Amino acid sequence: MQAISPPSPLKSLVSTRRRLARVSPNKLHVHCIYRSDPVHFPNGVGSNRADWQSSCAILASKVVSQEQSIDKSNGNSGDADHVAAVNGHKTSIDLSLVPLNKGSNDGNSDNNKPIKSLSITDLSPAPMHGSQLRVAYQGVPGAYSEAAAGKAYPNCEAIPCDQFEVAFQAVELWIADRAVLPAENSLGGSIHRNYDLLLRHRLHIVGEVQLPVHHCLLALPGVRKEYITRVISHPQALAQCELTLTKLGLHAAREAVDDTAGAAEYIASNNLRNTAAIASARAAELYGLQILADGIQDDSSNVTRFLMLAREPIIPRTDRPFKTSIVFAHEKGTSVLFKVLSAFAFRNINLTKIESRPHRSCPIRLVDDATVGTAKHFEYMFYVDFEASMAEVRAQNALAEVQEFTSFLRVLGSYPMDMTPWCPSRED
Ligand SMILES: O=C(O)C(=O)C[C@]1(C(=O)O)C=C[C@@H](O)C=C1
Repeated sequence: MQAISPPSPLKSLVSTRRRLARVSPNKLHVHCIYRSDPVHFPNGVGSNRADWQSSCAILASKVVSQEQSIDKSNGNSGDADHVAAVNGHKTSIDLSLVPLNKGSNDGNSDNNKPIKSLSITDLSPAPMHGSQLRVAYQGVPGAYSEAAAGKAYPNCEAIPCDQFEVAFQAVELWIADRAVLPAENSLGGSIHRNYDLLLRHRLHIVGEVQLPVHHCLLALPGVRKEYITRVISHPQALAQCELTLTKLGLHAAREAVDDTAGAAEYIASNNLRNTAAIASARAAELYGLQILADGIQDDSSNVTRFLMLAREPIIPRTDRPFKTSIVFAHEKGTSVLFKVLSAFAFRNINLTKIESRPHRSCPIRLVDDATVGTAKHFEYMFYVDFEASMAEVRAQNALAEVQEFTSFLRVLGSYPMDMTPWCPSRED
């Protein structure tokens, strides 16, 4: 699939981060904050571009002074591959929510473990600028991620970002208070990029939100299905509608763009009469497109799970269902996976997700055998979500045991599970 890029909002700050101190802050390219979604942003009116740009200039100038203190407190460049040795293990220094008591992996000693007293950094603070919570998401207004931001944080100011990484950076640089980013979809699977970015950045998962995703096929007013020669959308949306597109009899090339609503905006701003977008009904309304087909996802219960990310972790609790997300690696690769997972099985802790990604800093392990040659094993990072709170002793002990078997372990977050009533996407 060929990738095209529609006009985009908050631009990549990768190189900007270092340059911010030198470059005029109002050179940041940003879009307006739209708050016109009546469901998730009931306060209604969106700011205009000039207002937003000037407030962003102020924010960016604050970033300049906060930059140095962030760097000092991190003691590094913010690269999460930089790990410190703790207890003989390469473990991220500041991400464990509770101390792990080593040597307690007998499966019977899940009690009376010391628990770190709470400190101010355990709290997820309210925004300090006295305004609404600013929530970064990837895409443009009308994207599902914008709706997820509104579901996670009603009345928030949703800040559109052109790339996932920009949303991470917006939070790290205090341009936003939170980020809401997709992790997985019930049909399309994992959004791998965000798994990789979770490791590379130092944000904490503070919540999850599951959003039913109802896709529509959109085109310019008056365009008929027969005229469509290409369909553009986010790769996940194309995957989620693959069978239905074929059933609709569209003889159209499929092309990937950065987000669903961006695809709709691209068609409208370029007056493309041969192109359709897969996007939300709200995107149709925002960009003046007509809905050619409604509910085109291959399964009506199409749900995307989004992660809520913050600079600080939340205090894990036991009075409601919690989930904990971890990532680990081992020099002996997959051979220890069974042992690691048994730490959860022995304690009746359910796993809700397991994902493996290439181990970027050590992708291949060579095993020489004088008689038969050299085996080349791929190395992985394993991401696991389990149903327990880090405030539970059984979870602490499970992680103590996991740490015995792994060379790297990081707790990405311990956070309330989304327990909202099941509300699948509308039926056609
Ligand atoms: O493009 C959008 O509208 C998005 O919010 C992104 C995204 C994704 O990354 O999975 C979110 C939900 C849907 O699953 C399709 C696309």
